[in-house]
Amino acid sequence: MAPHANDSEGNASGIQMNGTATSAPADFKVLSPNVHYTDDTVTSKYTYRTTDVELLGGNMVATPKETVYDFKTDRTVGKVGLMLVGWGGNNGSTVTAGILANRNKMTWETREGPREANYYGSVVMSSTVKLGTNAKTGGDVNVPLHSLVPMVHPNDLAIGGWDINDMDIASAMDRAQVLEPTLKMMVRKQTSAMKPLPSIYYPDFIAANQGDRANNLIPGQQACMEHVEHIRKDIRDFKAAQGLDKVIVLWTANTERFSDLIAGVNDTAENLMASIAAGHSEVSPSTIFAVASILENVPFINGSPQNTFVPGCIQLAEQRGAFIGGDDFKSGQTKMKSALVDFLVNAGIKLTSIASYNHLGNNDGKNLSSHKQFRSKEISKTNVVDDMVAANHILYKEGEHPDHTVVIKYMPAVGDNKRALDEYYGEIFMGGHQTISIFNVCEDSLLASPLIIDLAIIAELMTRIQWRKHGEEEWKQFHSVLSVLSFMLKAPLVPTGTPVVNALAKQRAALVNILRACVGLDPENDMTLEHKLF
Ligand SMILES: NC(=O)c1ccc[n+]([C@@H]2O[C@H](COP(=O)([O-])OP(=O)(O)OC[C@H]3O[C@@H](n4cnc5c(N)ncnc54)[C@H](O)[C@@H]3O)[C@@H](O)[C@H]2O)c1
Ligand SMILES: O=P([O-])([O-])O[C@@H]1[C@@H](O)[C@H](O)[C@@H](O)[C@H](O)[C@@H]1O
Repeated sequence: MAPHANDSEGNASGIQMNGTATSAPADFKVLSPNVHYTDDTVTSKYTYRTTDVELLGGNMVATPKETVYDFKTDRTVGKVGLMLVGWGGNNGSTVTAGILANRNKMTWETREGPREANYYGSVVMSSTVKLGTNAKTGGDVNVPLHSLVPMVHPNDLAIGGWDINDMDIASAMDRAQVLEPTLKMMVRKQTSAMKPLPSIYYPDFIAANQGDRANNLIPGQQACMEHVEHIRKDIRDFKAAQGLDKVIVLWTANTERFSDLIAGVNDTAENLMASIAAGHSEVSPSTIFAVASILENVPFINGSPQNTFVPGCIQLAEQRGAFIGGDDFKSGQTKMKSALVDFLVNAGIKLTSIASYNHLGNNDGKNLSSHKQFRSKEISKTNVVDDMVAANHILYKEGEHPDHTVVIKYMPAVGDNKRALDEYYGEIFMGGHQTISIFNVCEDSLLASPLIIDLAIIAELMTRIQWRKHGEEEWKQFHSVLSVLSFMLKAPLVPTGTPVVNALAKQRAALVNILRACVGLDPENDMTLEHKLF
């Protein structure tokens, strides 16, 4: 990201100024013997501090542990492309218009007056982190999250993708009914020239009510190697045509039903590839896209809840050292849930039931009106509280958890403006109860689009970060399964055998602290002892 110009007061723009903070350049350098900058890389020596706990002689013993890592981040971002599967959908067309409007610094008229393009809702582009404390005033110095390490700017992303429907992106925006006509008009010249590539369509995986959209197809209605090779070529051709250094592929197409996990079919990489070659009916379009991306060594992110990453697909990514991430954008109702449950349970309030209802009228809602597709979403929306509940054995006995119901209804009249009604009910002190009722209107695509941007930016960044244990020679990349993306996802995919973290604050802290480690900075511990010990 290019350094920001200073604002009129000579402060560096992009820095959160508060009463005691001091202006600082939006791009900073760390002065430390553990951090080394060259034109091409920033390398840090980082001491990772954890605590080992074990039972010794019937006593629980906590032993502080230190592991020293080296991190190396390539500072050259290069030209990056984002290929969306489902480009013609509400999210795909909306995020495209949003990037064009930001790139061209557009302002448009609305009933409430003029509006400027922004990236609100993007944790990368619109949130800040505490860099440190002003050495003179003691005030916090906060910087944009995206300034921690070099990241691709969304304005610079080349956008493309596929859709089973042939509508150009301008017409798709009209169909989506998400954006103001004035804004759509301003980007119409560019968006009307954007046409999704034909895609693969296996009817059994999405709702039958989606059949009337399927007019932009690659021939064949079940898995085959030809489909994999066709998509691989699409990726290569897009990369060449746009002069890209890197491509990210992201699924924002319809929610599919879950794939059955079948030994001998999708349990290993070898069996999955054989099943594709044999045209097995249990291989989904999203898995085909994932396999094609893995074989092209481009990161593949799943923004929907289906189990795209069957075990064989994960194994293939690990074997090839390709990045995958998912599942299911965490945009509104569930993001709220993952914060509220974290707060309630960690405040010692025993949440005993969560009723999570919403209705929406967009095509996503139409697809989810089919039970098998709804089931995929029900799973991702329900599992999001498991880690927070399991962590508190004072409130919950082994295996005990709150009642939790998820309801989604399709109501065409409300379009993309989902109505979410939630009730959180819990036990408080001495037999009391607390009931929290929330009515939350989520403009779904305007909440999901910034997440698509965040997922693409962080996935691209992870291709430029390497690590090694201090003293070792060989540099390695992070594990193929990018659990660092969890803040943006309802059902975070994690490396096999590692814990799933859904608590929103922990997810953000993990992302921020990994970025801080890349420039040799310790996690922000919020102790502020400098304000307590004097
Ligand atoms: N807030 C949100 O909008 C939100 C949050 C979490 C997850 N999601 C998920 O994101 C996805 C997209 O949401 P949306 O509102 O844009 O839906 P949408 O129905 O408007 O768009 C989906 C698009 O995918 C296309 N499509 C379907 N199968 C395809 C295939 N095999 N290849 C290529 N294109 C295909 C459809 O033609 C459609 O244009 C859905 O799965 C939804 O569940 C959305
Ligand atoms: O708001 P949230 O829970 O993050 O997620 C949304 C659901 O509430 C909604 O029913 C569904 O249609 C969207 O695809 C999205 O999954």
